[in-house]
Amino acid sequence: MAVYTDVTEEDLCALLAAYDVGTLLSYKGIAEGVENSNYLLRTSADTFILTLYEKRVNPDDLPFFLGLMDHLAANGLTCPQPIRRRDGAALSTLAGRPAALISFLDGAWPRKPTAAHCREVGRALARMHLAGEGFALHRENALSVEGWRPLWNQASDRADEVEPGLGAEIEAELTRLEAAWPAPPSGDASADALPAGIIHADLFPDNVFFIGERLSGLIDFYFACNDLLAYDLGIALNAWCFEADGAFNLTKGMALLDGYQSRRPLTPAESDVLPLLARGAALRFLLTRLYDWLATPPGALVVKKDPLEYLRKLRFHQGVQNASGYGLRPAAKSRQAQGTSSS
Ligand SMILES: Nc1ncnc2c1ncn2[C@@H]1O[C@H](COP(=O)(O)OP(=O)(O)OP(=O)(O)O)[C@@H](O)[C@H]1O
Ligand SMILES: N[C@@H](CCO)C(=O)O
Repeated sequence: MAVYTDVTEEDLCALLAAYDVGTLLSYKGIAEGVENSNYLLRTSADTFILTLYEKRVNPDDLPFFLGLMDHLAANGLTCPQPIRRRDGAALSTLAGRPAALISFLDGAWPRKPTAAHCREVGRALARMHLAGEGFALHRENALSVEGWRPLWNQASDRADEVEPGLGAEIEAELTRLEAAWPAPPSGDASADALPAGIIHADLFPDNVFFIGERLSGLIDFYFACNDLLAYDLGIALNAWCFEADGAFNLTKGMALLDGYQSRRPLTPAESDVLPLLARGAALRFLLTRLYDWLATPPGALVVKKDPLEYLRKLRFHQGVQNASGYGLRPAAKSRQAQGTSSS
């Protein structure tokens, strides 16, 4: 579960007094998630989420995350929004942690994603990339290629405890990706420049809510940053399009990419680089999961995520020659197949 920090009813009532949100009726910790502590709050006015920001969130980044939610919502994306205090601030302090009260989003994340879900996710991801345009704040991706080796250095000694040979395999892959990774976005507008902007960077099924097969919104923007837009697609392909037995599901890949391209067609340069970016995305989650796997003490109240799931995904990407291996087809064709316009 992810409730690292306990809060008392007394502290909570004192906190809510700073907001115009009615009085507390009930609250409970939310077991899901691994990063932050989340509480579901019912007040006489509405339902809210209270998030206390934990270890991996740098407090200096909070204005970016909270401002981004406001910006995306103002530009038509359905996502939670920070509730302002009476003094206008979005951030509070509770139990010694930075904390924010966030609007509650209806829906539930899909436990068994279908191709229809994947198509909706592709659309929503493109919408988010477009809605992010014009956001004034900037945040480097701390978990892009430059961040991988420092993470690896903290886990490499013990990697073979998780699987014999894992250390050598990661070292070789990291070295290859460091050499091949595209240069950081430069603002260059040439045809082969890769489009960059605001990315979600963690668009896993547990961060996308649906009501039936209709997507009701995206949550958890706490890894969002500025990076290559197609890298976000690489992350989403990893998170949504593999089956439990480790096989890549081409139908889901096609649906996700068609959905994306119905709103934002990929450039030829993005299509070319997608296998590399998907491969890097697999290594990124392999490394963070491996680090957490080794660093989380036994008995900690959090469900550890399996690093080896991402080793299997990484090996799949190593064999993908071009983006058609994920189901990518020319934007016009994918639109015809969907029989939709860009609505
Ligand atoms: N705005 C919201 N509306 C409704 N439920 C929410 C909202 N924000 C969070 N939740 C609930 O809390 C859970 C955990 O939230 P979130 O994914 O933000 O936590 P996290 O610890 O940052 O997780 P992750 O491991 O995905 O990074 C979600 O799965 C969802 O059930
Ligand atoms: N989505 C991440 C955990 C949250 O950072 C993972 O599945 O490894």
